[in-house]
Amino acid sequence: MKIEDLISQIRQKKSFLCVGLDTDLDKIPRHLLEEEDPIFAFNKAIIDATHPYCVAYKPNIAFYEAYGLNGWRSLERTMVYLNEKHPEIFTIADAKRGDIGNTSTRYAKAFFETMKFDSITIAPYMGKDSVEPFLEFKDRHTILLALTSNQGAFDFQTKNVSGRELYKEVLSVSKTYKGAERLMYVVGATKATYLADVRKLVPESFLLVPGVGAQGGSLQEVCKYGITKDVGLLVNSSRGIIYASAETDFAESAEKKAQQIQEEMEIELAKIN
Ligand SMILES: O=C(O)c1cc(=O)[nH]c(=O)n1[C@@H]1O[C@H](COP(=O)(O)O)[C@@H](O)[C@H]1O
Repeated sequence: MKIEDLISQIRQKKSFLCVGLDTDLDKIPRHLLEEEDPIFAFNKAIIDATHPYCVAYKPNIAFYEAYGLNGWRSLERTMVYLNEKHPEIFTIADAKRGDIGNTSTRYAKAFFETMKFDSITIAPYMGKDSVEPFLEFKDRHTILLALTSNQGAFDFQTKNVSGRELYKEVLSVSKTYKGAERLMYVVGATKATYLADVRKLVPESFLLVPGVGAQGGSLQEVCKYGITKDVGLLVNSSRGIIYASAETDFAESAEKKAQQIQEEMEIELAKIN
């Protein structure tokens, strides 16, 4: 998908919400376990209920890999459903990959060509030749981990490297990579105040911001420091939306939660227009 199409969808829906499909058989409503493919049945119901209020879906690959072949099949069915029913919606493979170039090329093929995702999350630790294979794919986007939402982010990401914090080094060095115009970055919502510094280095790049909802990040703080004239944000919530209820009304509850976040986003969007 082209960035212009993502921006126009954000403007139409007045939302920059990404719904995280972190689908866990221990958490989905019990009655769905009788379905032939409970993970897909759950995802389909969540997508049907929430799609008017979000512009992106982010299946976290761990939740599918955990169930082996069956999990991969559910993920594939989810992607086919999304791409057929809602081709305008941006898809993110939250896979956090990255390896030597020869191997990264295969990861890129797996997620961009075989699974037909619009984007993938990548760990930057192995550097340029581990990232550039992903950047070769036209209209696909590579989302580099910059400053993550978890406590462990302070172990390395905020440590000084050549006089500045490592996450700043990731932001500025990655801008020199071939195909850098296809880069986006992860910055956790729990670190919203850092967004002011992030924006000095990547004033226009799209940021994937997970950590509102279950991890306690604030949408308003994220917007205060991170929003751009073209929005430049995809704010993700997974558990806060998809597990809003564990009963038969789970899809309705997810819809209400997504709508509530969309309404908060609409207020933030009004401030930049
Ligand atoms: O790359 C991510 O999406 C990600 C980066 C990060 O810094 N923090 C983070 O929580 N995530 C992912 O975002 C989702 C957050 O889920 P909830 O906390 O349930 O909203 C999970 O799939 C995480 O793996």
